[in-house]
Amino acid sequence: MPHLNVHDYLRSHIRTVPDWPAPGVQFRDITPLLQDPRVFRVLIDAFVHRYMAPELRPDVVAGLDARGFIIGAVVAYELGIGFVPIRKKGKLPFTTVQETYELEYGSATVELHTDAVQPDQRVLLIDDLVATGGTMIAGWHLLRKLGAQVVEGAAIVDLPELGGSQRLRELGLPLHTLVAFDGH
Ligand SMILES: O=P(O)(O)OC[C@H]1O[C@H](OP(=O)(O)OP(=O)(O)O)[C@H](O)[C@@H]1O
Ligand SMILES: Nc1ncnc2[nH]cnc12
Repeated sequence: MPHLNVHDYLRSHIRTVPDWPAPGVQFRDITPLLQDPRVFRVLIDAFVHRYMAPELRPDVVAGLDARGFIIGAVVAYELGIGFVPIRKKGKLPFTTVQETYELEYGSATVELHTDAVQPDQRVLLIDDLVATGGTMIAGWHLLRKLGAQVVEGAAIVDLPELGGSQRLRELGLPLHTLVAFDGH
């Protein structure tokens, strides 16, 4: 990782695709981070180091569909704890709790198995990116419906101009991100 701190190193491996999937959107593509094994390791180690600390150490990691699965499962494995998926509606086979939230246009529903976490378990909630915060907040509500204690939300990327990180702070969910991008 020559001459760069972790933030700049990771940032330099996130690709910006203009006008995708819609005009005016700057899509922050994390696939180059995953593709290079050295960068992937730096990324995972950044999260693992933080959540090995006793005051933040979770009992379980919950990952948000779909890119949160990629990061969350590896972090859980490295921490030696379990992983549970929060999925988009209609994918989980057992009984679920559900949460519907607003998107820029329309709404979305996410689900979690009712036995995915136990009351008072300490859960780390992971996704790749926070934009409006709607997805992360929906995941937080699902975990709280089951009585879990969410230690923190974590994501690789924060898009502060879309207001999500501020919304989370105002609601009282601590958020840890590694890279911030101005502009959508
Ligand atoms: O903060 P928000 O405004 O809720 O946006 C962030 C969410 O949007 C993206 O997922 P997307 O819905 O595109 O799904 P995908 O992971 O299946 O591609 C991203 O991976 C986050 O989950
Ligand atoms: N600009 C963006 N880039 C990547 N994923 C996103 N999810 C919501 N907004 C996004």
